[in-house]
Amino acid sequence: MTSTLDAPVVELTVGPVAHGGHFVARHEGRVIFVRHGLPGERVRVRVTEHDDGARFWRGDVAEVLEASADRREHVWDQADALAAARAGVEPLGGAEFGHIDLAAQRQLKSDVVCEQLQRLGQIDALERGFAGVEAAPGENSRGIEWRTRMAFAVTEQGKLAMHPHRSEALVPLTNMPLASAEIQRLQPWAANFSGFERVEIAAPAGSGEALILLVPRPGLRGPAEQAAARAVAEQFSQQASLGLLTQETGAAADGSGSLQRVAGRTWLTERVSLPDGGVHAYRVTGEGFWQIHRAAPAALTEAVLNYLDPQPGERIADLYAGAGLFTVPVAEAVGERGLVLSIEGAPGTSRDARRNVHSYPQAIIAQGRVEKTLRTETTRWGHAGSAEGQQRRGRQAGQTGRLDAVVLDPPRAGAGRAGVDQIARTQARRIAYVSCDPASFARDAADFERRGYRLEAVRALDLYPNTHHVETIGRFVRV
Ligand SMILES: C[S@@+](CC[C@H](N)C(=O)[O-])C[C@H]1O[C@@H](n2cnc3c(N)ncnc32)[C@H](O)[C@@H]1O
Repeated sequence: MTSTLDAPVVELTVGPVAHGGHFVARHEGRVIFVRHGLPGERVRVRVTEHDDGARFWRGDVAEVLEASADRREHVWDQADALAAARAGVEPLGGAEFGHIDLAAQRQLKSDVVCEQLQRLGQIDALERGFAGVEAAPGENSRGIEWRTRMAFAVTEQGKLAMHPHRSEALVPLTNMPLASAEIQRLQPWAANFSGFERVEIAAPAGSGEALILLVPRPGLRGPAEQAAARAVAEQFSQQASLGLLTQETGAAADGSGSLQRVAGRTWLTERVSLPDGGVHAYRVTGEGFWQIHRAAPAALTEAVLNYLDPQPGERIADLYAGAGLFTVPVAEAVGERGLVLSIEGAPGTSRDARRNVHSYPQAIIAQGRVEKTLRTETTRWGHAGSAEGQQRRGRQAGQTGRLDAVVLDPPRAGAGRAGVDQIARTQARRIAYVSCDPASFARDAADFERRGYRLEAVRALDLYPNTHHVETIGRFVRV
């Protein structure tokens, strides 16, 4: 791969949007995946990857010769490819649609949802009632200040940094407009994080709480580590809790590392308004999973309950359940005569789920991979009930392993063939599928249709404004 600032520059017309935040263009018979453009624009492109034998090249728009009417001033100067080209630097990744009018961003994302469903699932989204990507409730007019969670790299000098797209280079941050007002108020880019290689910051929407997690550089141990953490804590006194996350591999939400308190608490309280008007408080440990967009927890809960339609007495599984965001309202809907089986893989996040649903005897929390745990848990009911279920609700014993409905919200890779197979085996009549990747959603949708389900309705929410990402929600019914 070649990636240099003195890359060759070619002039071309930008073509249609492709999945992944690129636009397809052609130059002298070769496909170039172009970022930071818009369909129909005449542009000069800095070709950042141009190996002779490659099937396609990649490039960033460096100059616009004929602009689209959908182009606007970029929301974040450090991610603005045009400003970066003028300054002779690379734009930061993470806001690759920041130069596009918000309504036009949503139209592009709608095109991607339709194209992926058609190409990977042979499904016509419009025929299934898809009405285009919807704005998140309460959307800011520029699509900024929505991220309640941020992860940063740190420079040798201790400054928060991020990477340009497909680059290991570290660029110190001067601001980050997608971060929520609560995170921006902390001004973390002005602080010094010497001694640490990664910093994660979470701040619940509308609350005074914030939690900063510090991941030490290799070799920083014992008193030196404690002193470095205290030096950071002093810069945020009273403004944020602080924890030290020591982790060899994996993502923070795996719960595979150890979280040590430095100042304040090691968890946050996230409050979500439920459709019935109530508010539920969820405890989320520093390294545990929680939705990123400030409006996502309430908006997704509403969408899931609408598609899932849980009824009193029903047996429902919440798969890839995180800290129990959907488990709680589903448990309320099925009531004590019903049952919710909540499966989450990451031990730390599953512990959060256990705490968050402890007052609902109808909820069973199982920690493990969905592909295996769904089968073992439901098979046990066919015999004597799960250990936990038996203990908490002896009457479940002797029931078969069938479910009435399933909600699943897998990571970007989707449920995959193994996950779809296990879910289909439960013979659930209704499935609500929440997905953060239209490609894996389309592939899994095709698998569900092969296993006797039909995608009856599909929506998409713009929970990642100014990026190419989009959240898709599908309702499948057994036919
Ligand atoms: C997109 S999150 C959804 C969490 C939750 N539904 C929510 O909205 O807060 C996906 C979750 O799936 C978990 N996960 C990933 N792969 C898994 C697997 N194979 N089995 C069980 N859980 C898994 C992750 O740890 C993460 O908590």
